[in-house]
Amino acid sequence: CSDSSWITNSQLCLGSPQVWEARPSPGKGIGVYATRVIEPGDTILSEPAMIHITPPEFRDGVPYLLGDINTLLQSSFDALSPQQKAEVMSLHAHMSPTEDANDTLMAIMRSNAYTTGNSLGLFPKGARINHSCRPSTSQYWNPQLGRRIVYANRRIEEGEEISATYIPLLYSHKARQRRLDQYGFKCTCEACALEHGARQASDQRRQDLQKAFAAFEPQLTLSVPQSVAGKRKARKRAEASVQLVEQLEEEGLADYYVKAYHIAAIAHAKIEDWKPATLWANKGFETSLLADPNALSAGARELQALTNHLIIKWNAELRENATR
Ligand SMILES: C[S@@+](CC[C@H](N)C(=O)[O-])C[C@H]1O[C@@H](n2cnc3c(N)ncnc32)[C@H](O)[C@@H]1O
Repeated sequence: CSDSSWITNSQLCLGSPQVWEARPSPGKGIGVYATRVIEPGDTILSEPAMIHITPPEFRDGVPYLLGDINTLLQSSFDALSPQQKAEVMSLHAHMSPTEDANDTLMAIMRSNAYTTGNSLGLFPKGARINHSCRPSTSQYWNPQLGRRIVYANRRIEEGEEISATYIPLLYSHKARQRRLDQYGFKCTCEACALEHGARQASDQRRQDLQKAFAAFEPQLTLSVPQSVAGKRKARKRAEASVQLVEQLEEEGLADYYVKAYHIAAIAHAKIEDWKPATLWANKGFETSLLADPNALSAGARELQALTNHLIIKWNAELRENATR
């Protein structure tokens, strides 16, 4: 990273040594800490998988052969250099009481791997990041670069522990904890450590958010309702979409922002309120660029096209108002 070609090769750099460091995190083993202020959108880690396996396709009604995964895993591991093997074996392994030392590699994979499309990847540097139910980073797999990118989804202060999520977050504290049991720890993050009343409110918000996403999903078309009742309903939905965004931001669930901004854009387009519709779509597009800077994904391109479409509508409205 200190090489003069770093700027042109920055996509290939394993994160500047100044941005993060791994060191003990009280009660959590090793953790990853910011060595300087990290701004939203800054890349923290860009890392190739050390082990990358594609498990056999899961088919309904056909027994899943764990032995097949074990074989794939073992042959990937065998192909590593002695130094890489040592790095993998130094990772944390949460073992269930029935497992023995022969199962360590599988336990390391289970405790540290992330999905990359249909595959599973082990990224030893990023694997040191501990979990939070209000994480400061988001991550994505870049298939073109063959790297997993971890980036800040909010400002991270110098010396602050960097966090990621291991599980989907639109669940109550109890349900999240059940999922985290496979990692062998009780979460004490700021969302889980809230006092009783505040935690109940947070649980309610997360469950409401999940329901709201499910309710909005079939409404994501640009058709404008024609009936009086339909228009009234659409106005209520536009108000609800703003609440959805506010609740998400209050919970700090950055992984869901793009989806919520998209919903708010469509909900305002349905009531032909073009200015907020355009601004929400653009916010969604800009946020999607954090995970996809070149707008290569279908989702980012859809938001870009939606923003352009809404700008035309908003402009037409401004021209019409000016000539009145
Ligand atoms: C992917 S590893 C993270 C790095 C790990 N701390 C280490 O020392 O290598 C996952 C393991 O870290 C620990 N861990 C992660 N997040 C935690 C948290 N919020 N509280 C307590 N332990 C945590 C658990 O032991 C978990 O099985």
